[in-house]
Amino acid sequence: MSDHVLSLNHVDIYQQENLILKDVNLSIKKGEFVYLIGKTGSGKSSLMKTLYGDIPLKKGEGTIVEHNLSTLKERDIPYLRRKLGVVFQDFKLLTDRTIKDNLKFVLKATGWKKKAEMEEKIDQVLDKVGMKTTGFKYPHELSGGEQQRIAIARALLNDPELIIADEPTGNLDPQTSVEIMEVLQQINKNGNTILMATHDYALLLKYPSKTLKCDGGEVFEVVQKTL
Ligand SMILES: Nc1ncnc2c1ncn2[C@@H]1O[C@H](COP(=O)(O)OP(=O)(O)OP(=O)(O)O)[C@@H](O)[C@H]1O
Repeated sequence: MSDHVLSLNHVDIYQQENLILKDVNLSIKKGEFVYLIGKTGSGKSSLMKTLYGDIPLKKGEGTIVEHNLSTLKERDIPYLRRKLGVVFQDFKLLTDRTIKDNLKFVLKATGWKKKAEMEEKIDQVLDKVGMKTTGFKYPHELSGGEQQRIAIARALLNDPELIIADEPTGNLDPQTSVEIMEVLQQINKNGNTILMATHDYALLLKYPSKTLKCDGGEVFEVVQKTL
């Protein structure tokens, strides 16, 4: 079996009819932590949306967690998403229910049935993000950083083969961003593969790792000193 969780070969990324990124070639191996950088509008979100099936792949070859993106059907998307953990800038928690119920909602939607197993899994992911005692709270009772920790816990529920984080620190102050980064680093050390879009250069310098850049309609790898 391949040790790659993602590979794109000669892929073009579109928004509607507009070509956003041309001839994208990249791969991510199991266990890697990869940054995706680039200025606003350079195509980071478009690339990520293509990876989780929100934008269809029209040209080129793409494989992600054993799914072929070129032949991906609407009905395959829930199965693809189950193997991915997606984290957004704006957390996207359900505001009308507690943290535990947010997590339970995802488990039920992805086929979990046994109450005790769900409880155990929820405790486990909350523990991983340092939020074990907050399960009974509502999202609005938590700070932005705490809400993002919960969103990361939610992404971990189905033991994803790849975590896709689109600007996870974009709404957070610098100190809280570092705390969220520490959580992501810890998760990566425990074996999770992570692709993270950011334009926070301070984080890149503090936590150097493989970096891909979107610029001028292309994606290429950069080394730290030429960022
Ligand atoms: N739904 C859409 N329909 C058409 N064009 C879009 C859509 N969303 C984004 N675009 C365009 O696609 C290009 C890339 O946007 P994208 O959101 O991928 O960039 P980004 O690098 O993620 O930016 P940011 O850092 O601001 O999130 C931009 O020119 C944008 O205007």
